[in-house]
Amino acid sequence: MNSGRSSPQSRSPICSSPPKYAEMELQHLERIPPPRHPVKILLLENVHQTGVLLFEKEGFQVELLKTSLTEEELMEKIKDVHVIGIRSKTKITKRVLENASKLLAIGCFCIGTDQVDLEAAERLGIPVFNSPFANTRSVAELIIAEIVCLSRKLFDVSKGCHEGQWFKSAVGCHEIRGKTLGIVGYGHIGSQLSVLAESQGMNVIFYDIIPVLPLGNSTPCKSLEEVLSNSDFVTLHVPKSPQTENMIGEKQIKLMKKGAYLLNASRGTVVDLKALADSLRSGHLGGAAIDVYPKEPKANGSGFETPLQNCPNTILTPHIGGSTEEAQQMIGEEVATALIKLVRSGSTVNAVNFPNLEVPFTSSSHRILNVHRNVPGVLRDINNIFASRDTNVKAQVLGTTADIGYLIVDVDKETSEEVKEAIASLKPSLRTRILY
Ligand SMILES: NC(=O)C1=CN([C@@H]2O[C@H](COP(=O)(O)OP(=O)(O)OC[C@H]3O[C@@H](n4cnc5c(N)ncnc54)[C@H](O)[C@@H]3O)[C@@H](O)[C@H]2O)C=CC1
Ligand SMILES: O=C(O)CCC(=O)C(=O)O
Repeated sequence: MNSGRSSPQSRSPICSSPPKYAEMELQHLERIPPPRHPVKILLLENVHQTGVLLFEKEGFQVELLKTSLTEEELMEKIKDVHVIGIRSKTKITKRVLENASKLLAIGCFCIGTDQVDLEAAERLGIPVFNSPFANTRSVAELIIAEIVCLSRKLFDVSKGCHEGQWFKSAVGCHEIRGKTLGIVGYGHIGSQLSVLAESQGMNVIFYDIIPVLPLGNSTPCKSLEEVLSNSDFVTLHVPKSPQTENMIGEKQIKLMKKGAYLLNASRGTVVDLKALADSLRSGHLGGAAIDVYPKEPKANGSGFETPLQNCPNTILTPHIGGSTEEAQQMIGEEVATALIKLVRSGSTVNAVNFPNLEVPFTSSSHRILNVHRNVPGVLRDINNIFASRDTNVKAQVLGTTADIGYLIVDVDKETSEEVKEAIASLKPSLRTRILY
């Protein structure tokens, strides 16, 4: 059910019915009894329709909003929500999580998970899921397009034509063939881009903090500085982290060749935009393409300002690196599937902040889930609760991190609310749920 506060995205012809991957992944859930209580799903930031359809097929109550919510709004709204789905804009802070007593899981319908306080979520027993590479190709293709556009000053001459000008000139315009692309962060996106760039005849060099396999003829560099000073184009594909905060500032830009170009579709915290604007206006850099900003508006209409506005040969895009129908459909499918599996079977496979567990369903068993602080004796106390009620444990799987333990237990008798309460009231217990 949609809330009526926003209309769902129009359905593209390629995603009008639940897709194959989800069908395959979810088919084994058919034998599992339905959830004991209604499941409320809150989806923000216009999460793709594929996810909505999958949740609705499960009979979950879905509320879909077009925008993100502020911390205050979220603290109120999350109180009776079982699963929340967000993209990159919604910040799920410790304060929000502390108000989320019913929350079973968080789905980031994107790659980045930096918008969620992962540690707080883990300590409160809430697994977080994402889609680690469904939009990789979309970002890589955008960067290739922008490299050509920057090299031909395409946005400036096009703007001229729109305004009745005719800037026909070859000065400062180049082919990209034979030019050097420097990739900072050679992970999923960086390495995919490397392949695409080489197929355009570019030389690729890269820098990563971990040893990675160089694809094709690409060459690893020993330092960020080496990439900066040897590239015609520098593109950033690192995660948001304390190490990457302002990793490109005045000093680093000065190391770049005169007339070189900077592209950033990673996170807005990575580049000092004031320093970048100065270098574009002074003519040291030949152009830039920026998709992400330190402060991004909640939605269109809330205003957007950056020091880069009106800088020469500068492409500004509203965080659309992963915004293609293909990527959003795959993300919707992948993340919704993971969340449904968590709700229906307790599976935490691919959670980014949690032990990854999955236990196959067996008939005539009853399942209880427990997340607890990782201290000695919890398992003994839980098993004593079952033993004292003459309940046989048919399967038991425990996964731990330094802070928490996640336990899936299948027993031979239907678990009563009283047993659940006994487990939940053990001191280290964080979250306890009877599945069926
Ligand atoms: N603009 C958009 O719409 C999108 C933006 N992104 C952003 O792109 C980032 C990268 O995505 P993926 O390639 O999938 O991530 P990834 O995790 O596969 O790769 C990131 C790479 O950066 C490296 N790295 C980390 N810190 C570094 C440092 N200080 N210097 C050099 N290398 C460093 C890592 O070792 C890793 O190899 C994401 O974290 C996300 O923030 C992702 C998708 C869409
Ligand atoms: O499409 C989005 O909302 C965010 C894309 C992104 O930045 C990511 O996947 O990390």
